[in-house]
Amino acid sequence: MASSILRRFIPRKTTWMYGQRMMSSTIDVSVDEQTGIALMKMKRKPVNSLNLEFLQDIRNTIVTLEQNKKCKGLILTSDVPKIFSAGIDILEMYQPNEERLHNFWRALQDMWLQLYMTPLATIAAINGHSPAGGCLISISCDYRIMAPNYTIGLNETLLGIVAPFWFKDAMCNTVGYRETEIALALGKLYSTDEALQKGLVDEVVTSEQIMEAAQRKMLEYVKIPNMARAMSKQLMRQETADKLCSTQDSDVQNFVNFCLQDKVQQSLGFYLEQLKKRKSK
Ligand SMILES: CCCCC/C=C\C/C=C\C=C\CC(=O)SCCNC(=O)CCNC(=O)[C@H](O)C(C)(C)COP(=O)(O)OP(=O)(O)OC[C@H]1O[C@@H](n2cnc3c(N)ncnc32)[C@H](O)[C@@H]1OP(=O)(O)O
Repeated sequence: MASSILRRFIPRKTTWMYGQRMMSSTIDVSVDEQTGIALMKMKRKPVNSLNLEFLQDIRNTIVTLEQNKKCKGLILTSDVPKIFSAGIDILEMYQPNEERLHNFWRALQDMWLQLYMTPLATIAAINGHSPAGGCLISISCDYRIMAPNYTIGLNETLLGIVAPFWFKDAMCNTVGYRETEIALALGKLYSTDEALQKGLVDEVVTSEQIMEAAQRKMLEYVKIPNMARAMSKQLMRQETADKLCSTQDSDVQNFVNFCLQDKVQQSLGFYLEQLKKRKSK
């Protein structure tokens, strides 16, 4: 059902399939053909940050699962302890090669469109911190379950950058306009409990229980007649996706122009330094 626009770009073939298992260097996927549920574990160490190749791998995996007639649902989680995803790999934006920067943003757009509009039912099992791009992946799923004592949110302003309009739209669709307005301005990272209270996540369970809870909820989703479930998702999301589909080229150009500004480069350099300093404390 994902529109033909979403299929314009053929993803890189870096994911290998062995029976019901698919593997790449950054993703581990298994499909239970009895239940129709796939489990995708992100494993790009140290923090599952999203670089060009990782984004292509994620999208490629979703496309492959969509083509598997037995697969109806996808649970997304992390294989890296305590971190779901640290969001965009800041090194893609800092002192970038301009051509790669274009390709990188395009890959992020394409991954998002694929995930946001996939006819598969999707559940994020958020078993670690989930800032910025990690939060985007989470809110693009149909349902979110989070483990305690982590953080999630669109913290872009803390890096001196701005969340793109489609991050903002996905957030607005999840927690509403006013909460998004506050969250974006302050670069707010919500604790698990706050996220539950604001509706940014749907359920909180312990890290030990999270996979079982995700499986249980997914069984509810895949029991619903597939086409009706997928079409109701399309009904809710198509308008938001179309907004980006119709402006993908200009969005890439805006991002590249924004990123290449001296002020933005300085902010990113400063933020990276802080990350390293924090580590040495
Ligand atoms: C008007 C037009 C507008 C157009 C739009 C313009 C711009 C929009 C642009 C971009 C949108 C961006 C969205 C994003 O996703 S930005 C990324 C935001 N991410 C973060 O802020 C997370 C930062 N990381 C952390 O907070 C912690 O690392 C974390 C809590 C995830 C984990 O902590 P932990 O203590 O376990 O690990 P660390 O020691 O901090 O990290 C290990 C290692 O990894 C490096 N690192 C961490 N995060 C990133 C990252 N996102 N990218 C690259 N590298 C990262 C960290 O520096 C350490 O490296 P090293 O010291 O071991 O070398």
